[in-house]
Amino acid sequence: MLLSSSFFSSLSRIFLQRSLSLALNLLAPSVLLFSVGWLVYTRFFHPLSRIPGPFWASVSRYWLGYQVFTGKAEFVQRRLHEIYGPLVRIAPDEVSVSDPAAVKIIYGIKSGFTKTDFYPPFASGISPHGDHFAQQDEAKHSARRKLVNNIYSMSSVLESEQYIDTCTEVFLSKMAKFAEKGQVVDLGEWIQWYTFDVVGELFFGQQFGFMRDEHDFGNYILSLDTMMPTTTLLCVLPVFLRYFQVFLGLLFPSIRKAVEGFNEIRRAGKFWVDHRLQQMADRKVNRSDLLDKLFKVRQNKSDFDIPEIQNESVVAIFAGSDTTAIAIRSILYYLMKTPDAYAKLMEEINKADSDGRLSKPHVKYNEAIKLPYLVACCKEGIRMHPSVGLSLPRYVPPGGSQIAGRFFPAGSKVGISAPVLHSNTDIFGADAAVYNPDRWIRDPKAAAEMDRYMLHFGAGSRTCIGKNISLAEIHKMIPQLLRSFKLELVDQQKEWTTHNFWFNKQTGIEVRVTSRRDI
Ligand code: HEM
Repeated sequence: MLLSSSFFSSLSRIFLQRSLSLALNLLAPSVLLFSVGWLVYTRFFHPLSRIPGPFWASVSRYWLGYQVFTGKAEFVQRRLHEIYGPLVRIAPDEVSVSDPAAVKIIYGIKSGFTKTDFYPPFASGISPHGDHFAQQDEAKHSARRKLVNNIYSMSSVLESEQYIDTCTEVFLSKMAKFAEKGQVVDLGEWIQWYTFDVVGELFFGQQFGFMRDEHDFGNYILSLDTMMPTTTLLCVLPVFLRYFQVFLGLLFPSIRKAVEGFNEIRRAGKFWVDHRLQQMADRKVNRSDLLDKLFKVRQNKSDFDIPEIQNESVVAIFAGSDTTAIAIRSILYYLMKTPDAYAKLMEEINKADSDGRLSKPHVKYNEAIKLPYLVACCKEGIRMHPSVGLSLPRYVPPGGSQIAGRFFPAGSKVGISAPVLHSNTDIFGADAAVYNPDRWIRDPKAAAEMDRYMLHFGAGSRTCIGKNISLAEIHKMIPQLLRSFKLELVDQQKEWTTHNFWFNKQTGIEVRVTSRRDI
């Protein structure tokens, strides 16, 4: 008995060894053959093979994945365009474009270019109709966006202007406390708490309590910070990896955490809609906010129901806070770094204030946008550091397209990155790399021309739906804050740190705040 069991175990060991060695003998040459074939195809026969770019990018998407992984992709992308010109192959099937004329070709309203397979990992998956951001079908997108477009118009946003003021009041009272104590403030963090509370006020009828309680309410920020790097990586890596997400999750805790982070944001959106349903049942809704307006759309449209409202809420939490916070941080950071511009802006604000052109206690949006230097400083801050830091990729439509002197066959992926376009010297002048708000003031015609190439909110039919919310927030908050406080970087020489995972977040903006009454 003993003999036969050891005999069978050695037999099975030999069989296993032989099978493995046979598999390896077959696999190794197949992999080698495939790799050589792939290399020859991508380098010499692929329709994009003649577009210049780094060698590894031309043969593998993992090159782009690595750039995204570093969180510094925009620096590399800018440098590559300096080396190779307006077209750079950043993956075997994808090209980064920096030719200004391509903005209209790729993102024009009726261009026919569609969002690529980059976007689906961001889909909320709540509504069968998809969501505005990740929807790849232009016709479906257009039909759904028409239902809610009005809600996001500037006039609709300004109906809630007073609720932005409520948040600013809390923000300023907290800054006053820091000023009094002479305490150093992590301005970047406070700005994000502010923008989150504004989303709470505008959408859900109340601040979340980030500023009041001075903490990351519901871990929303932690959830976003956890989900963004891994999700963005998944967006740029080969699509087949998405099918192994569960398996990869077992191997890499960061993937599991990213999924948890995403689920947390989805739960938050659903929670606030359920909360509103309860308030409605209890007849406790006493003001018109964006959520209320979404419920009104539901009354008239049978295919716009709770999942669609939840969808809008999730996107607001996902897209409404980080983006606006990044913009406000940029505007303030560059002002603090450039004392001349800061002083000039203060002159404008002080003059408008003493002339009674700025309401008290709250600056109105329509007053703020009449201050040309303020508007210039906002644009210039956003130009220097757009909130979305990667290309906005699109498929070339049937029939192909001519871009920057080259023909691209249908299905090729092309995209323009705001950080690259915003540093184009043909558009913004020889000093494009330098912060200079005056470029927006010197010549209105030139300014209008530059405006056409600002890609911070995207462009065409897929332009940011929430841009009016952010514009109102930004233009009201900056003069209000600077009218009350003087801001100084604790270390004037120190640069901020940026983390580009689609949202290009900044950290390390430590500031000393002084009440202007005390100056
Ligand atoms: C400064 C603030 C903001 C910036 C810089 C920004 C940036 C962008 C960009 C670049 C796009 C285009 C993406 C693409 O083409 O791939 C976009 C789309 C979008 N944004 Fe924003 N965003 C901001 C604020 C907001 C807010 C406050 C919301 C929601 C409340 C929002 C919701 C959306 C949605 C839903 C889309 C998809 C639009 C569509 O395809 O129809 N964003 N945003």
